[in-house]
Amino acid sequence: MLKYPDTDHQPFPILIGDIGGTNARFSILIDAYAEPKDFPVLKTADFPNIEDAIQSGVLDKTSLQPRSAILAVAGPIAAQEIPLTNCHWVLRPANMRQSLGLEDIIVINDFEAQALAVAALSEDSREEIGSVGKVQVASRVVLGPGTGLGVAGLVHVQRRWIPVSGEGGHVDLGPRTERDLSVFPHLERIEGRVSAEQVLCGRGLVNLYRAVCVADGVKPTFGDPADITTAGLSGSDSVAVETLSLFATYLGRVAGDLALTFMARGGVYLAGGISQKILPALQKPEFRAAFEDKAPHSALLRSTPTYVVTHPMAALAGLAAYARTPTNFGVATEGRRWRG
Ligand SMILES: Nc1ncnc2c1ncn2[C@@H]1O[C@H](COP(=O)(O)OP(=O)(O)OP(=O)(O)O)[C@@H](O)[C@H]1O
Repeated sequence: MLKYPDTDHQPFPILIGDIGGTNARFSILIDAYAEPKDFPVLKTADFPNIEDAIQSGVLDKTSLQPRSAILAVAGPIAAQEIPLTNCHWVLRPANMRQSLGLEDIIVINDFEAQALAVAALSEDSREEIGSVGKVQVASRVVLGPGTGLGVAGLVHVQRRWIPVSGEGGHVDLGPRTERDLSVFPHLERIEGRVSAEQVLCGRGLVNLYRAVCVADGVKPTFGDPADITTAGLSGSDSVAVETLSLFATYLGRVAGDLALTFMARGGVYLAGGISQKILPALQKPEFRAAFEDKAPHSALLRSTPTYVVTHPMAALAGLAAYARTPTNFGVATEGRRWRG
């Protein structure tokens, strides 16, 4: 019997969880029609393990007893024990079934959840960068600068959405302009190369800022990504202003490459914590100009929309959409579903 993809409904109520490096967000979906019941965002550092976090952050606060769970985590899901990236928790779904009384647990990658969200987002949960007019229902890409650079495709085929999460944040990023050529030699590399994630994430912003400082012979004054974006957005520091402008350019360049890779006529969606915080910088011409500068396919990119995801709990919304109607999605659950 064909077991892939698995479209069986999980039994309601379903516990939905998005577990990042710093924050864990949970809600419970009572049935396929109700709005999810949300719980306060938890800090992963405050709990020794996920069972304790779910017990005191969710189960102790409601009379609802979930029968199943779908969790999105940062990190590869390849074994019975799932260590999380940038977090001390190790998920052991077989144990969680027993200790939390759950019949069925699915664990997927956090950017797959972002991709599921992008299939379901309403217009008021996103802000368009540029304006391309009418958009067709077609494959999409989600790209998220945060602690790292997450990437996932959302392939639209046979009226279903198939999330494809890889390691797209680690593609090469190369210099193109004279200015790039003066800045790139000063970027910190990973084993000799500049990957997109070396620049397009929180610590990448600092890497880029320092490289601009060295290129111009200026002493760096900022060491925190938020300080660079604050100074860049307010215009109070010229190096920070240029850093933000280059960041937008390089994000546009990578976003354009990914749009070409997935033939994402349905759009590229910028998720992750940083995109929302630098929205005004992304609305300047650099991002879209770099995105469209893809000869011989500039016309294709000019008609491809780009958005910043503004939904505060996008991954949870994506998981809820999947939990309600798994048949609309092609989510691979082999080796990632634990049930009796
Ligand atoms: N105002 C800001 N401008 C630029 N970068 C910022 C700003 N605030 C925080 N950051 C950086 O964003 C990164 C965190 O990104 P994000 O909020 O997406 O968190 P995450 O750990 O990736 O995900 P989660 O919130 O699910 O744990 C950190 O590198 C942080 O330094």
